[in-house]
Amino acid sequence: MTRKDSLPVTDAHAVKVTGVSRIFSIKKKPPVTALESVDLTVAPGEFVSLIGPSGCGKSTLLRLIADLDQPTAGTIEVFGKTARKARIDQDYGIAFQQAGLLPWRTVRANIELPLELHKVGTAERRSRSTELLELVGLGDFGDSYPDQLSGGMQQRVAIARALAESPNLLLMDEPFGALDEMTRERMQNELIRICAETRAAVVFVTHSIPEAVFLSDRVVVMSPRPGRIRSVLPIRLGGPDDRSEHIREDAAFFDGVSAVRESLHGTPDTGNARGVDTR
Ligand SMILES: Nc1ncnc2c1ncn2[C@@H]1O[C@H](COP(=O)(O)OP(=O)(O)OP(=O)(O)O)[C@@H](O)[C@H]1O
Repeated sequence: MTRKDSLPVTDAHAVKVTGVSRIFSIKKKPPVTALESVDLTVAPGEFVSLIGPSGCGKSTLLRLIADLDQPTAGTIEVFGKTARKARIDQDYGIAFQQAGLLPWRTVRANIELPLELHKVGTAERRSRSTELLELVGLGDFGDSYPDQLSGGMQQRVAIARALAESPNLLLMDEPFGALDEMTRERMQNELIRICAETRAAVVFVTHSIPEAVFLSDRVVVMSPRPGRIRSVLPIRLGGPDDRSEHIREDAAFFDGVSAVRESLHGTPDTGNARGVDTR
């Protein structure tokens, strides 16, 4: 049985964030309000990017959804469950900027790790990892070790591992931030294809406006600290079949980039908000 089969039949949002604030209390220092009154919903199968200046609370929001931290106020639901229950039920996969692979395990063994931890039998693990290796284009690298792979290949292993339990939701924090531009664009194309195949919803943190526009159904623009949602911009580049390489040259793509840039900076084509890559 896959994770998808085990989800309750419901039209619940993939993610529902309601009135969420997060205040960090640090000894002998004024408290830091990282997030204030954030409301956000992500539909099943939807790709939503979070973008905003450095320190505006993007990673904090993702960590709260993943139940790696708890809100000071407000509630978070994942597929209609509490964030805690969704974490226990492994309803999502996580991929962060550092691929975080175990160097002493082969690529295949890294991908199988979450299945191993959940006591999935050897034969089923093997067949699932074979399927995932193919999905991320690493069919010939199952027996390699992470340090024998390029950065982009390692990131693909991390994505395969995040997909191991067929999650309906992927939480990704700048997963391509450490990659060169060409590899990054290739990975973006791959991710579009993988999402189309798996129909997973994605919450994706990025500093890159073009990356957010290329990948997303909606781009959430956040304001500087205390992080609030400044605007939610629908991107109309069509479905996965339409989002091929040529779309990067398309007027609709440039319109999306301009709209996000204007929302971030307040005016068209002005300076560069700290920490946001407008290339
Ligand atoms: N564990 C923590 N303790 C204290 N302050 C924290 C903690 N985690 C985050 N913060 C603060 O909360 C704010 C938001 O941090 P966060 O990492 O979410 O921002 P971000 O938008 O992801 O930034 P970047 O784009 O630079 O990665 C920052 O001011 C940060 O210093």
